[in-house]
Amino acid sequence: MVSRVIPVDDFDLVIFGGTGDLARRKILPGLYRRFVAGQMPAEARIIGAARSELDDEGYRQDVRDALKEFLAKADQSEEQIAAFLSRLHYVSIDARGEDGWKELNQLMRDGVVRAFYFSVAPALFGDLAERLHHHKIAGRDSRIVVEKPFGRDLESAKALNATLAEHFDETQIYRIDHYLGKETVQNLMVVRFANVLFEPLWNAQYVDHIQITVAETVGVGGRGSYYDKSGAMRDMVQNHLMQLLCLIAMEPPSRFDPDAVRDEKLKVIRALDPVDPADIVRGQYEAKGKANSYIDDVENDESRTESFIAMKLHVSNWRWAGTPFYIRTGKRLRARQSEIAVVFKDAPHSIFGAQAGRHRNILTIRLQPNDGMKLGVTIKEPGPGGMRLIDVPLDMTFADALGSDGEAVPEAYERLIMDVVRGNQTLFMRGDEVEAAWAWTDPIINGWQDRDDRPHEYEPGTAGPEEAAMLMHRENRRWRDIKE
Ligand SMILES: NC(=O)C1=CN([C@@H]2O[C@H](COP(=O)(O)OP(=O)(O)OC[C@H]3O[C@@H](n4cnc5c(N)ncnc54)[C@H](OP(=O)(O)O)[C@@H]3O)[C@@H](O)[C@H]2O)C=CC1
Ligand SMILES: O=C1O[C@H](COP(=O)(O)O)[C@@H](O)[C@H](O)[C@H]1O
Repeated sequence: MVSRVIPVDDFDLVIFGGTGDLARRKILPGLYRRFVAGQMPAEARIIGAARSELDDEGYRQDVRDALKEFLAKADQSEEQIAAFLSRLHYVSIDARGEDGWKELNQLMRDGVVRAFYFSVAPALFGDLAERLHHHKIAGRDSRIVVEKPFGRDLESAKALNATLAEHFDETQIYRIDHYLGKETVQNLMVVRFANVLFEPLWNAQYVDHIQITVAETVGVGGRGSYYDKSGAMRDMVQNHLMQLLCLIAMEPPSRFDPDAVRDEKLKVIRALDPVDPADIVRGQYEAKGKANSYIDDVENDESRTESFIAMKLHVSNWRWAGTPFYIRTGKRLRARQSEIAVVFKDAPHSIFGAQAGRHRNILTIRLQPNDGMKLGVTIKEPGPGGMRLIDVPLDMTFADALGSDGEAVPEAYERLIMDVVRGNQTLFMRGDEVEAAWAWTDPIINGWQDRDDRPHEYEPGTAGPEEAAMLMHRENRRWRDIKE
């Protein structure tokens, strides 16, 4: 099935930090794929900006290298790459200096969408906003795209919101959470609100508990110094897992429109209870007797930062009262596996007697890999052996179901950047949402810092520390397997 590509309006996109890791690995390959898909208008331009002294040709060469390195071989076409590179320009600018802004201003066209991607360290966001305004490059109809982390606590997030608000209206600010751009994350809303089947059961009366797992096999890579100051709570829970939780738990918005959706997500965050320390397990990977323990990766023997966290949460509202949400995420785990499992309650009465055993429906929504859904259904075991029950899966991957024959589904960054050009903020976080998430996160982090808690060790290639399994076992529940 070939999906329809609707070209966006003509645009000039400036990528501050256009030579950095994120631009080279995600943003530029994503833009190239949209170009090849025919979504970029014929005149649209991309302008890289950073301190390095490069001219257009030098930048194009750098981006060519990045495309070769980060695009799948099947996506690489010399002809298309050359055509894409011809859209690229470069201006040397120091976010904290005054040089280069005039050149940038001269490059920008009137009458097209102007978008500015802040793919630089967060400490520079304010400088960029200030200078774009001062040099009259960004006006009331421009858009800025702000990368994570958006602050490291409530105070810094509020300060950042206030700085951006000095020069930009909320409708111009696109705070990226790339999980919202993932196809299956968007599908979550469609599955819930476009099918009559699930929503009547989507509450504490029928749902025993919900599990959200984002397991990674990678370690902290070259980002050790950033990660050691953040940990899994700030790096993943405050943003990505919180967004998944919101989409699973929220009430139906009246429309699929930015504020209607974000209002409902905000209500979920505000309904989260403070978390009991006994319901939190933090872990740090420790490769016994081998190199590449967490402390080697971050070069900090004293580190108490978590590379794994599991928690039990409660959303205190009528829909979810009494239904626990278990979330976990970690690095260097057994497999890359992100999924949400809605575990339904047992049937209220079994007509098949105790020997039929315990059976539950579980709806699993897989984010990655093999995006799809699985519904566990209980049936009779075939054969003459009496009424014996077994659980079987109704399993589908979205690719198979859609007959997409390997047709590339746009990656998160591709989709989100095109939404910026279209001016659609539905899949971006609003300022109050981010602040509410930090307001919930801060006391949890302060709590373990005040108690001087140490994370539990776990062996790379496992499902995390044993204590995380206990979090479930003590309540007669178990995590779903993280499978290789
Ligand atoms: N890399 C990743 O996987 C992810 C990154 N992010 C976020 O994206 C942002 C960028 O990260 P990343 O690409 O990894 O960082 P890098 O350190 O790889 O790149 C930083 C970029 O900013 C430029 N830069 C640095 N200082 C200045 C300055 N004073 N004025 C203008 N440009 C400057 C650098 O070029 P030059 O030195 O030439 O000026 C470079 O292009 C950060 O906010 C990060 O948190 C978010 C999620 C994932
Ligand atoms: O934002 C981040 O996300 C990645 C995981 O993203 P995914 O799309 O590969 O699931 C994580 O590795 C990184 O630490 C974090 O900053």
